[in-house]
Amino acid sequence: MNILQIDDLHKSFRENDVISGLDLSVEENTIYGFIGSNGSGKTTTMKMVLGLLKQDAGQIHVNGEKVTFGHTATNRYIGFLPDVPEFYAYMNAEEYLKLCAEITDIRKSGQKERIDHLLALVGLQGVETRIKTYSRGMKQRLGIAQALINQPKLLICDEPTSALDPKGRREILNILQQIKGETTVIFSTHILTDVERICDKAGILYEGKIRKEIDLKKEALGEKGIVVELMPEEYEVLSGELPLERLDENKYRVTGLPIETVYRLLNTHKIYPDHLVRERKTLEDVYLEVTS
Ligand SMILES: Nc1ncnc2c1ncn2[C@@H]1O[C@H](COP(=O)(O)OP(=O)(O)OP(=O)(O)O)[C@@H](O)[C@H]1O
Repeated sequence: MNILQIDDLHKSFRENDVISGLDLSVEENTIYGFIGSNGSGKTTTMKMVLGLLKQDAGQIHVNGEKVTFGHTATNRYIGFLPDVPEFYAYMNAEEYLKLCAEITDIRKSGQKERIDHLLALVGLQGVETRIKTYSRGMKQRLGIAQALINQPKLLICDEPTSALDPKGRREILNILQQIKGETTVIFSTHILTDVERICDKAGILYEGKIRKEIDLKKEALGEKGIVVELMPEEYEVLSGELPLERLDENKYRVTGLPIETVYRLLNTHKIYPDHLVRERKTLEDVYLEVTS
């Protein structure tokens, strides 16, 4: 079942058509990477999913229920992590989560267990210091714990790793991977290596629509070319016969030809390179193809 279903969504700000016919479905217990450049409309889309912004046209369903602007009933299924989460900085993590549990009406009897579980999940168990002393990464981890307090079916994260250093990013990605069994995760980002690392699917938002969706678990992203290492004299022989793009001193990329053709030509000239590999496309290559 699709936990999130968006059909033919439209949103303009005056003459700026930000979202124009967006279709998107996210299956339960998956991690979906919502990719788009600055200003492509990721936050705008998420605000509409949260019922905080009114769409001009189109439908959004969360867990099968229609999202209606201003009526945030469907938000009981959603946990939200903004890019820069805000807290009561004078509290510590446990106190803050206790407050969140009370506000969200979690039964008193289950509160301690839930909070202990979340603190352990995000690596803040036993951290007594106040939130105001936290690093950005710690705040982001606490933000995840807060967003998960009422066991949402869908966790929406808006650029959760953008402001973090590599260690902080890895910690967040590990947590998102761990919770996949309990909740579906959709996260917006333009850090494509993060998407490659943990997402099941990725959708590229460009000019108001998902222009390409990639099933990262099933599809190889295709071949970018063949990389071959050649000595200068070998290059001289082949340069008239192969489209050779120089990558570094002795490495060249051949694009648009099957590997058999390249082998045959090398064989004809009795050139046997030490290095000859098929080069796979990265998500960045696909993204650049779609958006340029
Ligand atoms: N309330 C608003 N009024 C007018 N224009 C807006 C409003 N909110 C967003 N926009 C415009 O809509 C476009 C999309 O913005 P949005 O914040 O959704 O992009 P984004 O993909 O989240 O970008 P980023 O990666 O920079 O966060 C931008 O051109 C922005 O200026």
